[in-house]
Amino acid sequence: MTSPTAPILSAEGVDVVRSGKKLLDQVSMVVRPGEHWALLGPNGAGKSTLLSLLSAEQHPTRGTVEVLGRRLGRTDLRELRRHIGHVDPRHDLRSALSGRAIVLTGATGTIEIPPRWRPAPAEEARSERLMAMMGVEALRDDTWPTLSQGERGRFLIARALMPEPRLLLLDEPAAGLDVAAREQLLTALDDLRREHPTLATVLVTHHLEELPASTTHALLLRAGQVVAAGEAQETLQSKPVTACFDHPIAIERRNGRWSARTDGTSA
Ligand SMILES: Nc1ncnc2c1ncn2[C@@H]1O[C@H](COP(=O)(O)OP(=O)(O)OP(=O)(O)O)[C@@H](O)[C@H]1O
Repeated sequence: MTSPTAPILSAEGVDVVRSGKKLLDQVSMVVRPGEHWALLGPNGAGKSTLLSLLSAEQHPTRGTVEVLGRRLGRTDLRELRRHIGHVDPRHDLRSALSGRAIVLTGATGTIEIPPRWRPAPAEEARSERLMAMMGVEALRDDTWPTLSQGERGRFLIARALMPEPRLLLLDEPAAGLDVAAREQLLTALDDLRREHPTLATVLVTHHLEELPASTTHALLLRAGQVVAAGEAQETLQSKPVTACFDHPIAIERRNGRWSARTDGTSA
């Protein structure tokens, strides 16, 4: 077991090369318990590629990645993935499971409920608590095809939290949500982080408006390279974000939340 203060994630000098193309180029990052990272960058920057390493789905071509104290390449990725909460917008559910059943699949690490599997009372109780925390308990019997995108997202976060992960990865959780659904989701993430002070999270987004106020750190990627990485108050500033998106951008932070606009003064 790792110590409570040991890094949850660490990547050192990571390259990913696919089809002769360098998708990640000397990427390094360290995520510690209680830190909430934003992974930002334009289309094609390499965010999904980096997330696929952090979620133990791929190996780096060069460099080292340690997730929950285990080195990729020296550990069983399938087993490691069971300890990582991963909210993937491409959740491949084919059947009409209820919201409650979807959350329970977080206990089995499967997409569907395995045949003959029954949740233990503690698992039932945890799924109820998590649905309440995410504000979807009233929808527990509604089925996947009838849920809105925002409701699905909140059920998937509850599902990802079922195994009590120390690491939660969120891939564009607010994409496609209306403004009210986005705000509810971000508030739920702030509440979650407050209630689980040692949980570490990494959230991928294209939009600074989609970052919860509880974001502590950010890594800005451009063309597979790190433009800036570190505390949010230093990295989520106009200069590094302008360099990252190759466009003059003025960043504002109000009541903890960020917004981005074209910087007319630098034109
Ligand atoms: N298997 C592969 N072989 C070759 N190129 C790939 C492969 N997978 C991804 N790429 C390329 O790598 C680059 C980074 O892709 P990635 O999906 O990580 O970017 P991203 O930052 O998540 O982009 P987006 O914001 O558009 O989702 C893109 O140019 C993509 O086309």
